[in-house]
Amino acid sequence: MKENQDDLAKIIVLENGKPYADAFGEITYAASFFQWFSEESARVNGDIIPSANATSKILALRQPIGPCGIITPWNFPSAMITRKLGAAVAAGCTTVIKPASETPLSALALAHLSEKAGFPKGVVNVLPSATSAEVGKILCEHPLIKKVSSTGSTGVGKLLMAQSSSTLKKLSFELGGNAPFIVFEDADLDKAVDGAIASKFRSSGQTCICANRLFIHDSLYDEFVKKFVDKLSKTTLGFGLDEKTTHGPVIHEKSMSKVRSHIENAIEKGAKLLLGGKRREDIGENFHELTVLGDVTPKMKIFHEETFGPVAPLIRFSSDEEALSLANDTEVGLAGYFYSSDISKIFKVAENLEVGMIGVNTGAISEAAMPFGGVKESGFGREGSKFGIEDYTIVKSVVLGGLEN
Ligand SMILES: NC(=O)c1ccc[n+]([C@@H]2O[C@H](COP(=O)([O-])OP(=O)(O)OC[C@H]3O[C@@H](n4cnc5c(N)ncnc54)[C@H](O)[C@@H]3O)[C@@H](O)[C@H]2O)c1
Ligand SMILES: O=C[C@H](O)CS(=O)(=O)O
Repeated sequence: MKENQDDLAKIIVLENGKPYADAFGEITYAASFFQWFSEESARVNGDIIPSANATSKILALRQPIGPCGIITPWNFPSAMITRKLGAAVAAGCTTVIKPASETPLSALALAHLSEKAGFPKGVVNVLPSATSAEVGKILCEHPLIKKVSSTGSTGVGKLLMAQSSSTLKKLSFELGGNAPFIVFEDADLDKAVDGAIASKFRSSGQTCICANRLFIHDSLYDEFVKKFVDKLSKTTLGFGLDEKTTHGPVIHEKSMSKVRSHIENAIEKGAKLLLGGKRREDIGENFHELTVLGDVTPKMKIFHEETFGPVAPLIRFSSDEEALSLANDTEVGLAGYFYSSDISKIFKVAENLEVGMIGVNTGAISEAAMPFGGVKESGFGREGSKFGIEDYTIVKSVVLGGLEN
């Protein structure tokens, strides 16, 4: 992957639209999962457990679960595959990969490179153009497939779970988010502004862990808005291979419609447009200005639904308790972020925020070493980290009896 990073990045730009620098960074991130799990594979061990019976020994063998179905989204066409594929192969599993129909080429490039790198034929199988529903049903229902790992929307996750009940498939789901980003009264304001931009507008807001609701303490609100809007006005929307571009388009018309619906609904219900707000057909298909909405409230759709686009809704709060209650007021719980300099508050908020991953005083949390996953309707299982490989194994107990005491 490193030898072909420029080509792999250009494939991502052309099929996903993200700026080249982001695509190049995705390949580094994607390759890091092969590095991480190649190291982890040496530590997939079992246990020898003392038995209560003096003439027995208990062996706990950890074995590969078997052929795995991998279903991935379009927003990280390479990294969402390698985060699963790296763990599956390191555990000794073969794979059948169903990439998003919007971004099949990155999957095919990875399969090609895996064979060049020496993976035996048949270990990495890609179904680039099969229809999602048809393939999903087969992967969920086929007895030879022992596990399905899917990254995508919560709606599709629920469907896959239902379809898997007939074979009691082992499942891992990385699903939708609605991340709170809380700037407490004692936050470092400049760091919070930078973190909010990094988290909210990464891939033009099209990541599952993007800040989706930004809660700003009343005492900092006006200054936050000024700094936030000033910095965002220096960004450039455009074609991913243009060096000046900092942000690309949203993926398709359906995504654009959701962005437009969230903006229009919020303004209709009293939100203030503080930056952007327009579709930019002059630049090309599916380009939307980075947009900031002020005075957003729970009466608006954008508070409860994942926008998955370049819109930052700002919500005022006056007490820590209010912020935590509003942040947890959602069925999903993938990622959350908050800025505070009070260590006691950091522990209290981290323990009470209903999410699977938290950025404290940072808007960037993703790396191979971090256990990645959510709670509530954001799914279950963990990817990356020392936990990621366990999901591709089973534990078999062997009791050795009749031993001499
Ligand atoms: N938790 C995470 O790590 C993570 C990462 C990226 C995206 N997402 C979520 O995914 C959503 C956006 O991505 P998306 O539009 O690709 O999601 P999506 O759920 O529409 O599609 C995800 C994958 O599922 C496939 N799919 C769709 N219907 C299917 C079916 N009936 N059977 C089998 N497969 C099916 C798609 O082709 C794609 O490959 C957002 O909700 C985002 O939060 C989550
Ligand atoms: O969009 C979801 C991805 O999992 C985000 S990240 O690339 O892992 O940060």
